[in-house]
Amino acid sequence: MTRRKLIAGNWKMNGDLAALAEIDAIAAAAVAYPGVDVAIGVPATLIAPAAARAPGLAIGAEDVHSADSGAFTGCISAGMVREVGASFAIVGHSERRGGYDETDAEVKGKAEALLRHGLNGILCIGETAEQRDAGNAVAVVTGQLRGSMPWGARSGWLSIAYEPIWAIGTGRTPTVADAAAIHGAIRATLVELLGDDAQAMRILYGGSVTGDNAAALLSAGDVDGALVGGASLTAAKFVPIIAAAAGLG
Ligand SMILES: O=C(CO)COP(=O)(O)O
Repeated sequence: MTRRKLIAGNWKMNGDLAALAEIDAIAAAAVAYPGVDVAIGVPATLIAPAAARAPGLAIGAEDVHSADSGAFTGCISAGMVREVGASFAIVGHSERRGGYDETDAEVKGKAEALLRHGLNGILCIGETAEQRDAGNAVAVVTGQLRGSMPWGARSGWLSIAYEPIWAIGTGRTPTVADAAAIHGAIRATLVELLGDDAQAMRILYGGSVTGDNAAALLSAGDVDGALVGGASLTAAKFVPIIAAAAGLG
């Protein structure tokens, strides 16, 4: 099955109002690659201005709370980010799972909040270096997938992002063969969980993706796009990744 490539950025806790110029430049360049879906998750403070300036680009949140409202100081709900222009949100990033002790059940609740509010989702999973070295990468990742998969999961609104924690911000990436193997295991688990719809669901790779390695990683079997951190912060670094995806058809 042919799946359109999705190149998504994750700005993490980076970006001020001046950085919106990069959003403008990415949006302008993305027009040249109509065969690729482009999205950027930005800090909550930038969702409204970015969405207003770049209507052709999918602008999203980097996290949401599982509840719609309530006594959760400092948190933001799916409905709130939707109201100011987000069309998607990332949930379950390892920096949330690890840094804030988010469980699979909590990530599942967050993904279900996205569905309730009509947002698309990118659900992240990924193993630590220790888990990989112990030979447990597939078991860990497929376990996270089973535990976090929301009710109502469908390829139309949900994508999976495989982000090995040892590859995030390190300059290290899996080999193309390793990426294909683990993405294949994720696909097989999606088939178990979702049946026929599993073939249409996109599985992104994330972790040290750059313009130099994107074409190779994106050519691996079952790699349907990328979730990009550092290299999504500027058009100069992000656009070559979009171009690499376009080159693969
Ligand atoms: O965590 C990531 C995207 O969500 C990957 O970050 P880097 O691309 O900076 O390694």
